Amino acid sequence: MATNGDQQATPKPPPNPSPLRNAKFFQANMRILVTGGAGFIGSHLVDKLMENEKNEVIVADNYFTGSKDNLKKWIGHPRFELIRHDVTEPLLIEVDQIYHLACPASPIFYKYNPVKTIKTNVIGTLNMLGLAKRVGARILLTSTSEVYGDPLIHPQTESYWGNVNPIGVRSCYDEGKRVAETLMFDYHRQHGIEIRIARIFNTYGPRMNIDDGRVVSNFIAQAIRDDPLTVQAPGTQTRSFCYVSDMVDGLIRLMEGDNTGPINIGNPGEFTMIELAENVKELINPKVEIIMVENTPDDPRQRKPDITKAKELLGWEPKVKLRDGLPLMEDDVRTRLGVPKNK
Ligand SMILES: NC(=O)c1ccc[n+]([C@@H]2O[C@H](COP(=O)([O-])OP(=O)(O)OC[C@H]3O[C@@H](n4cnc5c(N)ncnc54)[C@H](O)[C@@H]3O)[C@@H](O)[C@H]2O)c1
Ligand SMILES: O=c1ccn([C@@H]2O[C@H](COP(=O)(O)OP(=O)(O)O[C@H]3OC[C@@H](O)[C@H](O)[C@H]3O)[C@@H](O)[C@H]2O)c(=O)[nH]1
Repeated sequence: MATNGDQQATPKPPPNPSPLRNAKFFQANMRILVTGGAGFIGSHLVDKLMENEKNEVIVADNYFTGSKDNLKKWIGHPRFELIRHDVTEPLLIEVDQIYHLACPASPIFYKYNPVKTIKTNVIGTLNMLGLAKRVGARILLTSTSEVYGDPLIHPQTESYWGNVNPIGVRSCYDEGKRVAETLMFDYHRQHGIEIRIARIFNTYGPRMNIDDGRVVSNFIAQAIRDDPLTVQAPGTQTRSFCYVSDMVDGLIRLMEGDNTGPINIGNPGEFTMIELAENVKELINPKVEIIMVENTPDDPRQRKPDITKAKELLGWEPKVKLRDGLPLMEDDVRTRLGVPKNK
């Protein structure tokens, strides 16, 4: 089988880092940009980065799917800054690391304005690579398991090139992320930029938008509201769900380590959508109905990460099992919906 992920060029030395890095008037010695930091994964990443007093964190977000509410505990903190910024426009700041997450992730949202989604992935990633090049920052891209498309290899290893429809309704996202990965490697090979690529598999947890449309947030909100759980046909399609704290741990290890990736970060526990609905029903609302509804085009039929690389190269593997993570997310969704456990 052909491989694509392991080609490591001899990188040119990166440009000099920001001269401000060692300026004595700075308390912090690492200034980190998180694009998309007002979103679900981004805001948890910010929480973790802010725990380290050496870090100064800047979030750039256009609030398309994210919210200031996710960052409210940091607004006003001296080591934190929030900028309303669209990554399709250049950003001129001085940073040491860039976690580049900005991109709508829920299929409903990324299909809502597909041209904007692909611009975000292509022009947005170009702009962030341009910034990384100018200031000598290391940049991490949150790519996706969707680069494998409807995979013909199972579980998916990083060396698999994928089976993606280039002209389908999901292509703005799948192909957008594939181009973003290409840009990352081209900047690495051509300009010596220090890159990291994470291929994230389905992630869930507190702060997901309740009306986000993704399956875990849908099922939990439906169970709490006594609405039927909407399994999209045929229901035998599989996904592997990673709890957000595990994801954040994996992203930080990747950024801090020596490997460019791409590296799969996800939980290999694999469930059909019917099994997921049954778990939500049992754990959250045993009386709720499960119904079958129509699916959307190009829905991948199976997905499970091979995490051998993450284990070996990052010393990472997920700790939170689905049945432990679902109740943690339930508590958060109940609080936001204002529906206590024993209503
Ligand atoms: N959650 C998952 O299961 C999953 C899986 C694979 C990959 N990812 C990737 O992880 C990243 C974060 O996903 P998430 O689940 O937190 O999604 P999210 O929608 O909650 O967060 C995305 C954030 O990016 C912002 N954004 C979107 N377009 C922007 C633009 N043009 N300029 C500036 N900000 C913009 C949004 O406002 C939001 O705050 C995305 O890159 C996504 O592709 C997520
Ligand atoms: O109410 C629902 C919603 C979704 N589903 C099914 O659940 C599965 C997962 O769908 P989601 O919308 O949660 O997410 P997908 O796996 O399709 O895409 C996700 O993959 C990885 C990331 O890059 C993105 O966060 C997103 O694109 C699909 O098979 C879908 O058909 C349901 O059965 N019922």
